[in-house]
Amino acid sequence: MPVVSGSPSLGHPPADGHAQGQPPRGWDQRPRVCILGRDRRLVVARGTAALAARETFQGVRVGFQGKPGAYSEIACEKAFPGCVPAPYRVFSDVFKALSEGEVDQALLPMENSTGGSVHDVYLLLPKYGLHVVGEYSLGVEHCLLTHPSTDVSSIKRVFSHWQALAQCAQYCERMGYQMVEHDDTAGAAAMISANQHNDAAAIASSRAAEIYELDVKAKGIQDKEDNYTRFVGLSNAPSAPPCQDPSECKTTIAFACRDGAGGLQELLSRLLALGINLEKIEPQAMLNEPLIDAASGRKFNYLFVADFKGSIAEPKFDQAFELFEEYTGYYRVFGSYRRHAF
Ligand SMILES: O=C(O)C(=O)C[C@]1(C(=O)O)C=C[C@@H](O)C=C1
Repeated sequence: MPVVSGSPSLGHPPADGHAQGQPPRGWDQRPRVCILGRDRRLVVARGTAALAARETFQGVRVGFQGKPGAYSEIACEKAFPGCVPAPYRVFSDVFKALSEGEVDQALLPMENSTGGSVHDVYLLLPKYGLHVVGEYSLGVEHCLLTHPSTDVSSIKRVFSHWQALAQCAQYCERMGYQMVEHDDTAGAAAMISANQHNDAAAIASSRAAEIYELDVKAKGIQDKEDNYTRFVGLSNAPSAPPCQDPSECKTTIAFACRDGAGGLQELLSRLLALGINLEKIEPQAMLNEPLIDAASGRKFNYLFVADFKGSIAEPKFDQAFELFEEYTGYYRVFGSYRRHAF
């Protein structure tokens, strides 16, 4: 029995082909994965086999966003030792590559302890029928990189991924540098290397400095010494929900509450009463269907992507899914998985 979402009533009539039981347009339209009740064992067995076959990750192709030397590539190598990291220019290319089987897994940044959420990834996650199979936190130390011919006193502009710029914003302000956004940190380093801009630097990893033969003019320039990026591993197949040490696990669920006052608060407090703690919740506007109730004046409709402590292998999650049936018009479980830190 699939995890159906109950009535799709999101507070508006099911017009324009918005059929019962289907998620809103633009999101993953495939049926929800069977991970509940009678079918749970089936998926656990399949997931376990898939994991066992991948003990070393030798030759496993892992998609990431950025050029070689990006932090995402460094995280790939730590998370999946022996893997073959596969670079893609933008996040949506990574999602597409994984869903079309061009790569076996993907690793994507969800948030940074200094710079906050990576919203683009949160927006893409519900649109694809992929599964979260692990969490990996990487300590990130940013460097100021220039062409070897550049004198540090002539730097006026710094290029980097917006997340890296956000993590070094106070440093850049102190130094009087203009911040310029680039696709990724290593891409900024490659651009500085190719163009020999003598008034510019890149904020990137020391590995990027080696690859693109740049000078490291300063190290550890991020505003907080302890600076971590949390990545998630994505796969086409669900992995077995971990049963040992569920307190070390996390479960990610996207959902849209049924219309009605207090629905979100009630759902969360009833989950808490079951002993299921919310760790993070990320709202996103349903861009296709923002207007839901002209009469009440409610104009915004949200999808929430939430991380809960624990694993769906725990019996209390059976009751939790009854609550999701009751309170939401749509929900999808992305997976229960372990946390790893480097
Ligand atoms: O540009 C890179 O190097 C990336 O891997 C992307 C990214 C991010 O999107 O958060 C990853 C880690 C760092 O926090 C900075 C940038």
